[in-house]
Amino acid sequence: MSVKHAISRGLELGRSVLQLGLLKAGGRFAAKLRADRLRVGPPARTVQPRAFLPSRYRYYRSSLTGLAAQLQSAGFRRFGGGSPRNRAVFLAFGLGAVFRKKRFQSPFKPFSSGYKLEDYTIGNQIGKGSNAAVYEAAARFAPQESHGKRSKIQPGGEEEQEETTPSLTCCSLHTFPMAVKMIHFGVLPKRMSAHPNVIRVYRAFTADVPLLPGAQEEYPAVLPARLNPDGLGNNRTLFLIMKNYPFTLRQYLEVSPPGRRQGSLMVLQLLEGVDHLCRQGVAHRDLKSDNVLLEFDSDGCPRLVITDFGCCLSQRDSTLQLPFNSMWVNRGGNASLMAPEVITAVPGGGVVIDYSKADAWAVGAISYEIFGQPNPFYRAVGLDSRDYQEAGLPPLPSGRPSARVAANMLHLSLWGGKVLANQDGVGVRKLADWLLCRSAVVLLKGCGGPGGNVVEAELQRSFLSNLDLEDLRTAVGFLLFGREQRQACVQSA
Ligand SMILES: Nc1ncnc2c1ncn2[C@@H]1O[C@H](COP(=O)(O)OP(=O)(O)OP(=O)(O)O)[C@@H](O)[C@H]1O
Repeated sequence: MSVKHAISRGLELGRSVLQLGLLKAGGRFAAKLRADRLRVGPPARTVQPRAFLPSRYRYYRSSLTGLAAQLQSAGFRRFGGGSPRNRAVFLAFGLGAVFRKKRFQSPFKPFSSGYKLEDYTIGNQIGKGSNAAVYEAAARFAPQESHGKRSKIQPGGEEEQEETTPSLTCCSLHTFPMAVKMIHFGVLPKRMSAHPNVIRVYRAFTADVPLLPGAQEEYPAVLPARLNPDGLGNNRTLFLIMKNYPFTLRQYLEVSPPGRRQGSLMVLQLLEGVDHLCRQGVAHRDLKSDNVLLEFDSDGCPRLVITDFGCCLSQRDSTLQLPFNSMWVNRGGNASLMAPEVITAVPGGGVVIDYSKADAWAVGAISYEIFGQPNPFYRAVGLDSRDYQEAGLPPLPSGRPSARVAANMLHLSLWGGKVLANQDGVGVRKLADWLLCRSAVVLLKGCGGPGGNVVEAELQRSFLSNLDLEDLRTAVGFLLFGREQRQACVQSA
């Protein structure tokens, strides 16, 4: 099988498994959460570090010497050095340490002020939800771009300057590079470490509610009596300052459905974002295409960020188990995209809702939209996560993968065609070979170099920094299982 064929096959497998596998077995998951740990391939006996590089990466060998030496001296010996499993475990650990060093950079230069509403020029309203109104904004102390020009972002990433009336894709991003979200109801979100696929809130502060454009018409009831005698709102409220994005995912998909590879990269970004949230002890609980924002990197690749944490569950111990002892406990946002174990939970003594895979379920549902189909849990299709039948979805492995495992599957599908090409299973030696090659490529390409695809580089860096051998093997198992299922279907047809 050619590499090209393997990659395209892997992509297809990964896409279908992800799209559906996250949803499959949701009903069973409600009753009993269990990870389906599939074992793959017997471990090989020995691995020669120098033999890791296949011929096409020989060119990189000299540049890898430093990394290889680091791996060998620091880890292989300490971990006993002998077994491929130990080497792969170390590789996972070592690469995590290497790739974690580079921090996600803020697109804005740090600024010391910005904690008062007066520090900003506020423009038009760009969105409104049930809890907040969002406006375009610019920092008063920052140099202003030429006024009157609007930036039209083209699908594919090209930017045009034009001076026409606003359209869906027209966001005055140059004049107003920020967005201010005025929250009517809500709490200050917990501090989290930055991630390229999670919205960054640059500033959060309270201020007196101002009379912004459209306030009297659009949200009169939540204005304070000072601004509307009939209003019931508080005099002060919370403001969040973020980057201004040109689209929500829903808006973008309406005008420009992505191709297969771009769609896979988009789902992968959502999974990486969700995996990061899980590690931080946060469940979003209201993931939907309106709560994902989108822009393009310099290469035209869409970058997705998860936003709107108004319904999130945030925990210190990262277990994401919520005691559900009363019907007054809030389960989260939009009921139609609630995972089965959340929506079917019945309150009672000792009952807990496990949110550790709830967002991954929502990503599974959103991925239908990304790949050009209606979301099966919205009214048009009408499945209900309380009682949908597995028979309504194509056959897939039982057990929902976590966001990490599902993200690994997509990484393998997008960049690991060779690993998956072998019909006899995937051993640890092969995985170790592949990981070292990936790390070489990512290290040598760097992140964000001129002309490089920043989104892809970030995704690969994120993958390498979150390596866990067991999760990776589980991902391989799911992909191989999917392949077997497909082959069985083809043969029986
Ligand atoms: N940083 C941003 N850049 C551009 N547009 C944004 C940004 N943040 C929010 N929006 C727009 O504002 C809309 C409402 O924002 P958001 O979803 O955060 O409000 P909400 O009241 O919390 O929503 P919900 O009704 O889902 O609770 C979004 O759907 C989007 O169109």
